[in-house]
Amino acid sequence: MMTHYDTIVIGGGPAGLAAAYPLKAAGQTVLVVENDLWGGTCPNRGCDPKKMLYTSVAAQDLTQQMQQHGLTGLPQVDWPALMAFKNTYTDKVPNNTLAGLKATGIDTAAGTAQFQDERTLTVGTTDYTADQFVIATGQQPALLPMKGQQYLKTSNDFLDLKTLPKRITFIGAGYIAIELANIAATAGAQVHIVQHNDRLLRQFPQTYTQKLAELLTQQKQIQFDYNVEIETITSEADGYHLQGTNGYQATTDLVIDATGRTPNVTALQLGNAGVTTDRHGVVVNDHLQSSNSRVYAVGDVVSKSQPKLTPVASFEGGYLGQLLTGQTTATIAYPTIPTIVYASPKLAMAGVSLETAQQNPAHYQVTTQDVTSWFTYMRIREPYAQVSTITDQQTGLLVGAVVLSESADRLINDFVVMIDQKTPAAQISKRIMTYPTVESDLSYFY
Ligand SMILES: Cc1cc2nc3c(=O)[nH]c(=O)nc-3n(C[C@H](O)[C@H](O)[C@H](O)COP(=O)(O)OP(=O)(O)OC[C@H]3O[C@@H](n4cnc5c(N)ncnc54)[C@H](O)[C@@H]3O)c2cc1C
Ligand SMILES: NC(=O)c1ccc[n+]([C@@H]2O[C@H](COP(=O)([O-])OP(=O)(O)OC[C@H]3O[C@@H](n4cnc5c(N)ncnc54)[C@H](O)[C@@H]3O)[C@@H](O)[C@H]2O)c1
Repeated sequence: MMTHYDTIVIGGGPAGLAAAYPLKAAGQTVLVVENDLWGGTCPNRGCDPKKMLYTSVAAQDLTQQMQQHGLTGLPQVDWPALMAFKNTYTDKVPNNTLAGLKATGIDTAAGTAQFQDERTLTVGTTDYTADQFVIATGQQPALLPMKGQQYLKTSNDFLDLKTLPKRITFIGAGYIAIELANIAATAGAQVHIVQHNDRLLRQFPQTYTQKLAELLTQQKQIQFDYNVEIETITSEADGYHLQGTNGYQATTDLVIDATGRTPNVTALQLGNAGVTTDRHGVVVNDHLQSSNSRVYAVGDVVSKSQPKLTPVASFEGGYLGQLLTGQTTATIAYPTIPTIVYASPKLAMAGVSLETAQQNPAHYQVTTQDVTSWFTYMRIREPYAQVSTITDQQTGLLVGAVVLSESADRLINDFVVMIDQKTPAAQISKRIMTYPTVESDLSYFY
């Protein structure tokens, strides 16, 4: 059995896999270590299963909007059947991922990796050495330290619920809480979101998040309980009793802690390898290299300002694949990174933030349009749609955008291409796009 490798990758998620394949393709010997589900968070208990459940949301939203306008009768979500459909995909992910690695000649080890010293990693009872290591261990849900913590469930549990409880409370109002709350409410649950301050989705502009909260309350009857810290949970005959600050009391059937995620660094014993971490993860330089020059980190486990998302993790893994095989020596340069919340409607943004633009009117022009009455949006009776574009005052080029709409996923991707390719407005109006589509509207935005 081989115990020395050119590179050992710790974590078999999007980041680790994106690094492992190019390293192998360039002729390195590579070992990937995984202690749970091969494929990692995104395909097993993140983006992909979430988006499969969201399919039912999108179908129901459209049908609801078209009631009395050509459609009658609302489809009901059959939760067990929807879960079974999701499982047809997720059940195969670990084996398919493992088979893909093996087929390429990448070695694999199942177990928790732990550093003994700067060059030795133990998995189970085996010691491995390597010329370089890539830490790609991702994050896990954080659990609030409170009386009754044992009753808290996480997004992992939600994405595996056999039946949908009648009443669900989410603690936190970030990406996970909003997306899963919307799915649960659409499927028929009574949903509360309890937030310790009065802001949801703090990364997004407040005018947009307030509008989204308003729509989720109107359309999905989701109740937002702001400025409440949950302090205790007790299990009683009629459900879980929540008690919080400001005299808050509620009874519910399921409590999902969605107050953030913490980097998976503890089990690695990084102190033994001289790798520095902070509370956001492994500290790296702009070559993704840690304080130990042989150890690199990619993906969600990295302490960084970029959003912790799958395409970002894959981009970093791909960059490292090039760096560690001598195909580049450049520092990592991220393209524009779009982010999106899959709610009803979707909320997306990219590039220069609205806040930055509004604070620098000499540099940026902000154009905000209520597009609800535009053909693209009225055709499907969207309740509300709004788009902000941010252009550079000097060049007139698009540098940022925010979109609240059911088509936000498509429009933001179009904007990202325009931002990165520095496409002048005049060029957009010269293109012929299929009509009527989100893309055929592009020339009207600036
Ligand atoms: C509910 C949810 C929904 C999401 N939706 C989206 C979305 O719509 N779009 C999007 O872009 N992103 C989404 N994300 C984020 C996305 O899942 C992550 O950004 C992505 O998975 C990060 O990839 P990674 O490889 O860095 O980490 P991970 O995918 O977490 O993989 C890390 C792997 O390392 C393993 N590991 C950890 N410690 C050890 C150890 N000591 N030894 C061996 N193995 C170890 C873990 O088991 C895991 O398999 C979502 C996340 C969640 C939780
Ligand atoms: N669509 C997507 O791309 C997507 C979807 C889901 C998750 N993700 C990724 O997963 C990460 C984690 O998501 P998340 O929603 O867990 O984290 P988050 O950081 O987005 O949200 C955490 C929320 O919990 C709140 N909070 C913190 N402490 C609290 C407390 N004591 N009481 C009540 N509320 C409290 C925060 O104010 C915030 O609203 C995201 O940052 C993102 O990187 C992405």
